[in-house]
Amino acid sequence: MTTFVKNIKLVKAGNELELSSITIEDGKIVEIGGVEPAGAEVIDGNGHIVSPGFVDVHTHLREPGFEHKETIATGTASAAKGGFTTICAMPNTKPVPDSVENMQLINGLIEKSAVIRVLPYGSLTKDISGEVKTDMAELKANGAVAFSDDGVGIQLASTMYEQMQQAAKLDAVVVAHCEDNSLIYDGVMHEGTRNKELGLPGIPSICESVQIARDVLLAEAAGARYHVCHVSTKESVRAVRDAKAAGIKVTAEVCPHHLLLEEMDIPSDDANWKMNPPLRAADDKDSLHAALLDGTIDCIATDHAPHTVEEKCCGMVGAPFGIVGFETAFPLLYTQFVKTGKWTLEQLIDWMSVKAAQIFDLPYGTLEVGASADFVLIDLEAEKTVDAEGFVSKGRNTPFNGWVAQGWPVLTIFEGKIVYQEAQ
Ligand SMILES: NC(=O)N[C@@H](CC(=O)O)C(=O)O
Ligand SMILES: [Zn+2]
Repeated sequence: MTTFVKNIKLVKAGNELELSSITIEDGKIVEIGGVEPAGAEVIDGNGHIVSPGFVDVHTHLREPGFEHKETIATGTASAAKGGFTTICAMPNTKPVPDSVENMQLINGLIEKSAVIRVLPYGSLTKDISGEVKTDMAELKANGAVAFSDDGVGIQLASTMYEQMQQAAKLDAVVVAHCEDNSLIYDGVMHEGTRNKELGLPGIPSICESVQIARDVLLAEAAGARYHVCHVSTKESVRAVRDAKAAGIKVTAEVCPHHLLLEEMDIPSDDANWKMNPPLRAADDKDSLHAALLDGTIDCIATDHAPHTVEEKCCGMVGAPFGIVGFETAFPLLYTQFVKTGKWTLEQLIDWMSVKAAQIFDLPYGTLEVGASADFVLIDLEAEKTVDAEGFVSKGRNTPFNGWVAQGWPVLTIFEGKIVYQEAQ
């Protein structure tokens, strides 16, 4: 079975585009820029750009255990609509992937329902409770892409250190949600200016940064590869930058919302603006931008975190942390930062695909002969308004409802098959 995708534009250095085509056979790219093979099924790309399918290393699919928020079917369909073809699923499910049995259960659910590639994390501790360490070797042998207790920080340095030692032996990456529980102070948003105006308890920046500072030293001592989730503060950026300069094997991600928004944008006590880590100050946001551009931060990850309308209905206190991200990530970043000339199109695509894949040595996120045929066609001209009611995700929890953006995925191909196509 041969498919020929014609009339598409490759993104070259900077913002340069080159008219091209992709030939697919048995789910793999066999030629780029060739002529139409006889008897091929033809897809007309209508002159849209083609990007490698996006790779998201931080996502919450909620199944098993929280199917009222999202399922593997709805979450992966939402991701496909956003142009993602490979996503890593965080372990805060019920059960947690902390044993061979649970890992296999989750693998079976992915096999049954996912429309794109889902790579599950194994947890660092049993039930992500920070107490009993998991056997990382057996989780890795059963498909764990890397290890994390995302949703909570690992409080004890010894637990983190010992799991980093295991990870170093396995050449696995430890992926950390950095949050010191003694510094949360029941906060629901950033401890700064806006929380005082709204009369809401704040989470200080040190809640995140002190744990990153601890962990990079532990990673150095253990010789482990260490990846920091959703970096949000300027002090965190400094800790990662200094660690990289010292030769420590650290990588980091930033979320679209921390690049697009800051505490002063929060309009009211509305839980669609509540996420962890919270929206920080303007100078924090500026430091995240600088860190992406100088390579301190390696990639962009959505932290897609769906919750129900009921859970998010009634103010910040009491609502769970988290916002959805798959369906808005590319258009918002493209519109706000590429169209304005701050970033090139090539940079944005790299941060959302190959740079993310490289953290875990994944052979995805590039358009190359021999690679899995995972790519997305994007209409850079189409302008649409973000409408949470129209999301494929079960989640409606976004602060971006009503934003106008350009650059919408129109066709997503995974392993040579169409997994999302814009309604005509
Ligand atoms: N980011 C969030 O605000 N929430 C995430 C957990 C997490 O990624 O830390 C969730 O699972 O809801
Ligand atoms: Zn987290």
